[in-house]
Amino acid sequence: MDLGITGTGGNSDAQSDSQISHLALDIGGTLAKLVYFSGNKSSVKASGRSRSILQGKLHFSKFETSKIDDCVAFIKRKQLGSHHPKDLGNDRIVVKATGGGAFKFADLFKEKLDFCLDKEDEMDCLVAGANFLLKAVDQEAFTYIGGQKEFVKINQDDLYPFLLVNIGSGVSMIKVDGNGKFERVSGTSLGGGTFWGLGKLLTKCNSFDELLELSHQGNNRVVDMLVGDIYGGIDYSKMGLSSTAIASSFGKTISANKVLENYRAEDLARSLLRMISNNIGQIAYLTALRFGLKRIFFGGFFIRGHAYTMDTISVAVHYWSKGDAQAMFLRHEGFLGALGAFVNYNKQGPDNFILMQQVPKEKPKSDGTEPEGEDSFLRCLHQACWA
Ligand SMILES: Nc1ncnc2c1ncn2[C@@H]1O[C@H](COP(=O)(O)OP(=O)(O)O)[C@@H](O)[C@H]1O
Ligand SMILES: CC(C)(COP(=O)(O)O)[C@@H](O)C(=O)NCCC(=O)O
Repeated sequence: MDLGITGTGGNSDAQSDSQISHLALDIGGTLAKLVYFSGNKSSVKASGRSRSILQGKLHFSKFETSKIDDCVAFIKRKQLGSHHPKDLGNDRIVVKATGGGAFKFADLFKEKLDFCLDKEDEMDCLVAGANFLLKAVDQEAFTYIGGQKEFVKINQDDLYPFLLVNIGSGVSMIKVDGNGKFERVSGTSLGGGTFWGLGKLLTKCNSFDELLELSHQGNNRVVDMLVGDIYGGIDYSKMGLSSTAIASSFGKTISANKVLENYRAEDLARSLLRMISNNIGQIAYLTALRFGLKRIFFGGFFIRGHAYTMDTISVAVHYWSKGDAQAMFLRHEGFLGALGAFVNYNKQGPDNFILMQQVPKEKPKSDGTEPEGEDSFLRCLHQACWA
């Protein structure tokens, strides 16, 4: 992600650049996400007063949590966090980290990198990350309906409340009422881990992206039992159920005289993706209904900017809400927690980070999906600390 940058404005006079890098981590059940800043710190004089300015790039990278050693090697190679303050008690580099892995791997980071992980609550970070993106990054949220991506203009005065649905390994649903004001109101264990895990078992594919690619080419009707299969090809019109509606996900696999090997991996992947996405869309809508929320933002790496996933979720929300609620997606979907941990450095006083004045430039890929999240970046500017 490459977002343009605007200047500091006014008659300013920059002095003494020094290299700086900062890092925050979100280590989840499946993926470890890194957000790191690299750039220069300089002192600027404007109108007789001086201030510190950070200018550079905010990078986004991810690693499989099961390969955490790769993540550690990456941090070491890039010398990330080397400019962080040290813990006074043990002289270790303090790095903000969230997700279960901040607990699970605390000792590993201590031993291999001499890091002291400063643990931030996962939900707190998801909310901080989403709030930050919705406020600071233009063209962050979008709807995806009928193959059409449309960016949503966020009205800062009318942003809350909303439902944040984070689809990671599992799914968390959070009612957000403002900055730091939220409640985790629901969740489901049928999430991204379920799709990836069952998909791997059923199709024997080797990567998540391969599973998505398979689903792209599949036909779920071979696997799912449709209303028409039950009603002899006609709609169940009295209940408003069309013959093509899925009556039972994977329901056809019980009646056919077939074993797993007789099914195409593509069809199984498609059916699985629809089952998981539909289910999350429906639970999200029901949760939104419970709290009278109209806007639902979806994040988490399960979405992966994948057209069919977003379309299925959007249709589910639209269908169940009868058009009353709207599904929206975030471009930095998988990095909400890591970004939230990163912006939480801001709580710590003058040497802090605020990202601002960003102008998007990047175009989505021709098939409408987002480019790889790996090593994408935002250009950013931070102005702080009047001296
Ligand atoms: N490269 C990938 N490897 C594994 N899972 C991926 C990948 N890309 C997307 N996913 C999906 O994203 C999910 C993890 O999302 P994420 O938001 O990182 O959650 P967590 O914090 O639990 O790791 C996986 O369960 C899978 O559905
Ligand atoms: C436990 C978790 C918050 C961990 O977050 P994750 O690593 O999946 O992003 C999440 O998996 C979850 O909300 N699971 C659903 C638990 C439930 O509400 O039943």
